[in-house]
Amino acid sequence: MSTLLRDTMRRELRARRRAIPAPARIAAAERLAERLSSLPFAPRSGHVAGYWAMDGEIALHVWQLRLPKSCTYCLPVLHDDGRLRFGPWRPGDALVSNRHGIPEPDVAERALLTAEAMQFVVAPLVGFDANGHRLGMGGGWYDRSFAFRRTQPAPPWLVGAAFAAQQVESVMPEAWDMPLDALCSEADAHLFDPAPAD
Ligand SMILES: Nc1nc2c(c(=O)[nH]1)N(C=O)[C@@H](CNc1ccc(C(=O)N[C@@H](CCC(=O)O)C(=O)O)cc1)CN2
Ligand SMILES: Nc1ncnc2c1ncn2[C@@H]1O[C@H](COP(=O)(O)OP(=O)(O)OP(=O)(O)O)[C@@H](O)[C@H]1O
Repeated sequence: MSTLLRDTMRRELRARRRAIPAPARIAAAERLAERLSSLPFAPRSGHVAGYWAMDGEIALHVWQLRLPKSCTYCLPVLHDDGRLRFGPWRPGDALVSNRHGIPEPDVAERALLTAEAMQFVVAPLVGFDANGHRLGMGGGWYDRSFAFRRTQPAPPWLVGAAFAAQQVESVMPEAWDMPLDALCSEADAHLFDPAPAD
């Protein structure tokens, strides 16, 4: 029903995200890293998912470089079954472009991890609201991959990352939207209650 409105909101928010000037972006990546590392459930070990920032998304490189040594940083990989996999990636490791031109780790299928195997996931987003709802790129990738978190407690902890400018009054949430445990921007960290189990 609200598909048209959500698409209009996506266009407007993506333009807003891209318009943020470089010096503000650099400072924001630093602030974001501090907020992510200060979360009560910040990872101390295990597999941790980030993303390869594109289209003006807030960058995760500062956070990635400061992760505890016992964490394995991973990037999302599109899989034929419609759910994300996660591939370990360190600076210098080989990458390949996916169908949207986003770099993914160039690793064998058997090296990929499922959503369930992650300890902590930072999800990219186009927009968010004060109730912890997330508007993504529209592919439903994160929603499908982490649907199990509606009936299952963390881990994985699900944390949205965004510029504060990406906050809207309401993203007009849909029943399938992934529940966020927290939202970090350069300005704030918001913690949300777990989604009620059905
Ligand atoms: N950095 C990053 N990685 C990510 C996501 C994301 O939002 N950000 N995703 C979150 O789910 C997944 C990819 N999902 C995507 C869904 C739609 C489009 C898209 O519509 N892109 C173009 C069209 C160009 C094309 O598809 O070739 C666009 O900009 O309009 C891109 C990525 C996994 N990796
Ligand atoms: N748990 C699910 N099971 C089946 N289909 C789903 C599920 N979650 C989302 N979808 C499908 O994905 C489509 C896109 O959803 P939506 O517009 O909310 O994506 P998004 O959250 O913006 O994207 P992304 O998660 O990739 O960033 C929906 O139209 C819906 O049909």
